[in-house]
Amino acid sequence: MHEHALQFHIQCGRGDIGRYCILPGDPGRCEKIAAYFDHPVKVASNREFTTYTGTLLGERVSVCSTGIGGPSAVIAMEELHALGADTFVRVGTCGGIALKVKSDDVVIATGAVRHEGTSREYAPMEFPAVADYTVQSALVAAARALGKPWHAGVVQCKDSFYGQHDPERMPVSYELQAKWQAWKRLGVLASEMESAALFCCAAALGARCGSCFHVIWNQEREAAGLDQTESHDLSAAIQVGVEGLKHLIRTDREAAR
Ligand SMILES: O=P(O)(O)O[C@H]1O[C@H](CO)[C@@H](O)[C@H]1O
Ligand SMILES: O=c1cc[nH]c(=O)[nH]1
Repeated sequence: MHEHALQFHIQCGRGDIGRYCILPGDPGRCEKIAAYFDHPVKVASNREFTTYTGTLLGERVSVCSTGIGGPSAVIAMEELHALGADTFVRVGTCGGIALKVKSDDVVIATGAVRHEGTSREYAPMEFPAVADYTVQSALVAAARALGKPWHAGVVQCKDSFYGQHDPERMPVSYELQAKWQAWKRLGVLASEMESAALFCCAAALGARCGSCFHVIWNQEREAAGLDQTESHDLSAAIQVGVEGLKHLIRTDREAAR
């Protein structure tokens, strides 16, 4: 790799990034998340990567958007890690799969189905994409404290949003639909796109990563004729992510004493 003063994609340099990072997909979510930080400053914006840094409990923290899909998500993680970040919380959106998962609920990933390509360039398929235990525990503690409905379990990751929502149109519909049935029978909670790649990348880097999501809708509830609305207010998932980070900062401090 060439030595650049700034990381090639995120356009941030040494000293710009905290040890703890929140990773939303949507760049438009960064300002909303940074509003929970003390003294937030916009560091850079390049391609899909928008970065703010501030503090939580006096600790430097950053938020950096990753765009859609595994390839750009792991670029963000790699470059943030190169600048000293070692703890990551993805705050994303998802679509429910399990019938108990309703729009507006919060989902916390314990692991992710690797139905995507990026994680294969980090780990053989026998390796599970799992959330770091300390990060998922912190997110569960934050969700409990918030008092809104939440679920913890496996999420499914894929590379094609429309392969999820319009599988019959795809020439490989036989595979997409058969595997979707398997995810349902295996109790997979929800579908999104980045956690499998992030969890495998984090494992390869020796970093910690977990994910929490706002549930926009649930196509399975709709198919089953159950009540089904669409929700775009991500504030609960954002609060779970931010409070989860605070929880981690506190427990890391206690462990360092
Ligand atoms: O809202 P974000 O964090 O982007 O997450 C979800 O939304 C996008 C698809 O609409 C994918 O990135 C998916 O993982
Ligand atoms: O249904 C959904 C909603 C958000 N993100 C996805 O990947 N799928």
